[in-house]
Amino acid sequence: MEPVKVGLLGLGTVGGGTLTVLTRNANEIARRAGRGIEIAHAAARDYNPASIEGLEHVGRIGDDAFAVVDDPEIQIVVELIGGYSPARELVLKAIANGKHVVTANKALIARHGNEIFAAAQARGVMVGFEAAVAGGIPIIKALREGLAANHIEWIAGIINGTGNFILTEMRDKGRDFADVLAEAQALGYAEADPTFDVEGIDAAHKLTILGSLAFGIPLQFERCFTEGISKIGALDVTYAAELGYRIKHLGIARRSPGGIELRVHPTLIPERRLIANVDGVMNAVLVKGDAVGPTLYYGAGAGALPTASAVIADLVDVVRTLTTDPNNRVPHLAFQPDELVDTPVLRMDEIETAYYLRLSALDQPGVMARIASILGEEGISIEAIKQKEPGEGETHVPLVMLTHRVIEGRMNEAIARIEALESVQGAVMRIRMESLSG
Ligand SMILES: NC(=O)C1=CN([C@@H]2O[C@H](COP(=O)(O)OP(=O)(O)OC[C@H]3O[C@@H](n4cnc5c(N)ncnc54)[C@H](O)[C@@H]3O)[C@@H](O)[C@H]2O)C=CC1
Ligand SMILES: N[C@@H](CC=O)C(=O)O
Ligand code: NA
Repeated sequence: MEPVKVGLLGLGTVGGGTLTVLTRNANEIARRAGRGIEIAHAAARDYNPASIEGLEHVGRIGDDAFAVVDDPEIQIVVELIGGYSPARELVLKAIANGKHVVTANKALIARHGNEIFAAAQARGVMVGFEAAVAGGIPIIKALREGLAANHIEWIAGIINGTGNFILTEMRDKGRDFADVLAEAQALGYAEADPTFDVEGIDAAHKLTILGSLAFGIPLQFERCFTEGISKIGALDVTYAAELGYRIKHLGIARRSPGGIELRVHPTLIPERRLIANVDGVMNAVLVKGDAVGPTLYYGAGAGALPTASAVIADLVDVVRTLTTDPNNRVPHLAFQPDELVDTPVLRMDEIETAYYLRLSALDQPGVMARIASILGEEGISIEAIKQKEPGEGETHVPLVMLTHRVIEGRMNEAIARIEALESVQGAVMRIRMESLSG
């Protein structure tokens, strides 16, 4: 059988990696797919020919991405340029032209996925996006197919490789934030705008996608609570370790009585949990299903070849099912499109969690009791408290507390009252805590 003709948009980290893996494993990939996969037409604004293995097998290379999506010879378009625009226009044009699409672009899917999937459904084509969440880990396949029997209760994941790499290097080697970020960029892990990694936007894109796959709700990126890692200091990492915890940047999607939680923030987790020991660029996603119990998926969350692994898995899926009746294909968001529900996504102040609090308080009798009584009045019970030694000649001491679970709105009230005390200096540092058990 003739090879399938594929168009490739973007020849950067992931585009280059995709060509490399398609070249190295061409034979095995064809044996799995049932026919060869040929990159017949590629487009990139710029690329480094010397760094890409397999470039010689590409039929035609230009710089006009629209020429690829309009090329009548192309059956599948692989979008690896990133960003919202022109990626959205290119993908919609490819679909309108009757081509299947594979993309690694989580920003695009989280923001425009509802529109893209509806267009694909109407035109009878597939959109694969395995590489968009947790790089090489086949988490989308796991949720959509492997766990299809389950009522999913919650998901908690380390889903940004750059952020995890930064936190790990800072903790283990005492390296400077900016220095580690520069290395992540050089390794091709970071987004074009690295604030997407550091401020949690990339993780929120991915969590939005996971939440829809798990709970059968439309994609709602704008409702995902997002807090990054830029405020985490060495002090908090040390205090958390003394208390038996690690700080990880987690994306959490959970069913709770009032609705769905979708939140990305630094989180204290017990150090004995497997996920607490996922370091560097590695990602991990814990999924709790009612039938299967907790399951954990681990692997490289970024980088050329691991991400290419997911892109090509989607290509193989599309090639295998090219002739399938569109109504009998696996639905894009795991649930049939007319079976999505409008369960509300909760605001952060409606969500219940436990907390680590760190503040700087005057080293005088009665101060601690006053803080404890404010927490008590707000219905917040303290699980542990640690007062550190004051530095030489210092009037204030660091105070660290772990609390039981409470609605965030109550914690906001308590923190405002504590910060208003004359005996408390500066802002209260708050990091949310999760036990991730059961
Ligand atoms: N780098 C990684 O480890 C991972 C990246 N991704 C996603 O994969 C996508 C690609 O990321 P990278 O390969 O890292 O980006 P990159 O910046 O290394 O490469 C982008 C490529 O697209 C080309 N390009 C950009 N705009 C273009 C346009 N308008 N027309 C034609 N070519 C254009 C660039 O010239 C370059 O060749 C992004 O959506 C990213 O979020 C997903 C998982 C992991
Ligand atoms: N910038 C992202 C790339 C993969 O999705 C990350 O660091 O995880
Ligand atoms: Na993946």
